[in-house]
Amino acid sequence: MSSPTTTTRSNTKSWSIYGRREITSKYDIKERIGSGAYSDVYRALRRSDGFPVALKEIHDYQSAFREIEALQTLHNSPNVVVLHEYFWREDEDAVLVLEYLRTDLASVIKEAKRGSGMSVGEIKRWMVQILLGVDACHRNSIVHRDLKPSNLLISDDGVLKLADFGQARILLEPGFVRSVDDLQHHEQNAPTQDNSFPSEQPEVITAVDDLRDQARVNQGQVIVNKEEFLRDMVEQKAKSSAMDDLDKDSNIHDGDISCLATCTTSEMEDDPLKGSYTYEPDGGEGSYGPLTSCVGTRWFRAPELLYGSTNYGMEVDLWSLGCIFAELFSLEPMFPGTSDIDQLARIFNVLGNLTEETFPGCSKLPDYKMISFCKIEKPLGIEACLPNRSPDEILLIKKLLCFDPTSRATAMELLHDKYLNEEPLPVPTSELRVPLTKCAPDEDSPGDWYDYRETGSDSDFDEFGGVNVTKTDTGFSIRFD
Ligand SMILES: Nc1ncnc2c1ncn2[C@@H]1O[C@H](COP(=O)(O)OP(=O)(O)OP(=O)(O)O)[C@@H](O)[C@H]1O
Repeated sequence: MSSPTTTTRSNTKSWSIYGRREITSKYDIKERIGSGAYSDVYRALRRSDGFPVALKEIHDYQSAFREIEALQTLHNSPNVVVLHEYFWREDEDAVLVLEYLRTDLASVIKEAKRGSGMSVGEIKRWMVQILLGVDACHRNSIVHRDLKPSNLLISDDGVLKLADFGQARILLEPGFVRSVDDLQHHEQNAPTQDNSFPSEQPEVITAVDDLRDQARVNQGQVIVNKEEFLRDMVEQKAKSSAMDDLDKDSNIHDGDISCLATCTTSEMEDDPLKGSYTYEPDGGEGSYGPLTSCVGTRWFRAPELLYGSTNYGMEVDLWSLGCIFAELFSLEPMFPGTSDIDQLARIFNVLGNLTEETFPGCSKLPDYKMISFCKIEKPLGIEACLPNRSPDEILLIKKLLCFDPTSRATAMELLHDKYLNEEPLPVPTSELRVPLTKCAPDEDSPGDWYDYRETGSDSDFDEFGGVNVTKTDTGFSIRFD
């Protein structure tokens, strides 16, 4: 999702890649194929042999740092996009040379919805590939934090790969991840490393050290020294905090305040469910842990994040998986929230209220006391969102979409799940139907109000019978009766 602020930033920067001789001498840059909150992505051909690549120019220091760190760590994982090399010089954006993947799961879902449908065998093969990618991340203590169909890229021969690790973090211990402050602290004792691009999968800590100690390198040349690197990092952090006020959805800075706490007054005023909750702006605890809750795209964001948790773990990815898998079954987004509060309301409408019984400890979440929802007497249940799906399929989603993060099934557990290992079995990858193009990014931007409106007429939410959508000056209003 690009905000006006970030679009301007992207447009200003997007020409810079053409002026970088170290890149243009090696790659013939073709058209721009995408742009995200922090990046512009170009298709390019390697001059030596015409090999296609994607050049991802990342305009945000921290995102670049995180993406390289994660992709280096996951270097040998078949279901993670390959980072071939990267260029990063002082005063320039990082440019990552990635394997080129023509389409993504959002496009597959869109195509299926247009009429071709998706067989159970196909759904299972997509699931298995996603689970293998997520399992690789979690085994390496990496939490992706932005899993969604458009970040699951697909090759022409049907291989699905996790991409966009700009929000990824390496967990140090359950519930905690390395923050910029940690990096600064560790920096003092870390040994200097060789500067070449790693050819083998590094240890998790080595990968972090690679980035921190080498500062940015390419072709064996140290480009930024440690002091400059740390100074930049501190400046970046300061800039980032200021930007949080402008665009809470697209700026991710660990240690900052939670999502609900950053909702503007006007957002609260405009919230369609204003009548069904009460909001206490000064509520909640004053101290936030080392992680930001403002990660991921809203539709796929776990309830603990929506309530401002700052010491969450890999389970946030498992909630996102539940939303993605449900979308594979229904071809509709599971919880297409229009604001963080609307997001929570949609979840509660299906699963019931969040209470100490369903998630022990939830009342201690930073924003729990800031907002109270009306009691949902009769939650719709996941079954109502996935009509015509089998009990085993419903059960699979229930294993992921549970309030208590510790109850969510892990990627490895799901890979062994009965559902994925019984008839009809996953089809071979070669039999998957892969669209030849990617749907335009703006068509697939979770959170955009028109997305919900467009899918509204045949949405599963119609089945609920109790959703009233009214267009307003600022967007639309939803009320659950
Ligand atoms: N390896 C690749 N091959 C082909 N297209 C790619 C590749 N990597 C990214 N893209 C496309 O470029 C666009 C932006 O990429 P990406 O999502 O990684 O950037 P971002 O700035 O982190 O985005 P977001 O704002 O969605 O988080 C997307 O449309 C994506 O499909």
